[in-house]
Amino acid sequence: MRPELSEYTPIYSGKVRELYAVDDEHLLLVASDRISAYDYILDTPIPDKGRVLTAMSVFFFDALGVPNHLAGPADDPRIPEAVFGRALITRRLDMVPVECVARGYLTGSGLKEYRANGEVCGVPLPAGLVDGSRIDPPIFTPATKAAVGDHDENVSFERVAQDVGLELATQLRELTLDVYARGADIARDRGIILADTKFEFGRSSDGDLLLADEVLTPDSSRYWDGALYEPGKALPSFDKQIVRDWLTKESGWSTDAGTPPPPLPGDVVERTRARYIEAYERISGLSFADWPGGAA
Ligand SMILES: C[C@H](c1ccccc1)n1cc(-c2ncnc(N)c2C#N)cn1
Repeated sequence: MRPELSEYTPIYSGKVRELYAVDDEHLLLVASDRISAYDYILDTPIPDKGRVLTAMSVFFFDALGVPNHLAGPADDPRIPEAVFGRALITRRLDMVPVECVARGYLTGSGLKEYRANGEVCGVPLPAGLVDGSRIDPPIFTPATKAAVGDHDENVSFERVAQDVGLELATQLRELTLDVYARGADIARDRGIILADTKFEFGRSSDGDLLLADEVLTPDSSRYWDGALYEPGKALPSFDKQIVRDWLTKESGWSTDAGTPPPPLPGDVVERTRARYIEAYERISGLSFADWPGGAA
């Protein structure tokens, strides 16, 4: 008999995820089916998105072989039925207040900074780069955690060193770039580009620095279809482009409408669900049908 979710204490509710306290040492990390686009949480959920992203985190935690916060399997008996398949039991850590971002390609906020001053987070880049240019070797571009609803602020390595100390800042940079490289290699071998990603780390009670949060999911990363990749061409998001295109090209809504996006039609929902499953199955080589919590 699984516990009820109401037996656990809610401690964080984000745009698409929640965090609960299970006991003094353990948390329940829950991924919802909610999807965000253009800084809005859309009214229409994507069925199984939470389960697919949970499956991706578990695949990468296992494949990367990096010490992490997982404290039980996907079917851990402490996971309530209501969130079974889209929740994980983790160790409660002392989180490091740094968004540890690695970029192997120039786009998004990194591109904006580069265009303004030729560098990203204090890291100078070669002249002449465009949207989607490869950054080789990949760079560590940390950010400070923003308040709910705000965007994270890109900061320099030196600022991280001031905040958490040079030794830990150096460890974070090395771990971030190492784990990004491993994830990018796995994805590349399956024809998918991992353009950038965000990690979070925390310290365990015995002082170990562990990889935490979600890992290399489409919500914490930019994934592109390798078959479509061309530097300088606006790069479609592997998982969100279907939603973005319908919203901006077919629904009549626009990003400067000042109003929330409309509900998604069924075919956009189903095609987006299929894209998440495709990303998981291609990258992991596993069948999503085997992941816990599916329709009986
Ligand atoms: C923002 C993020 C979050 C993730 C998932 C859902 C809602 C929020 N978060 C994670 C922790 C956290 N704290 C202590 N130990 C941990 N192992 C973790 C993790 N992961 C605190 N915040």
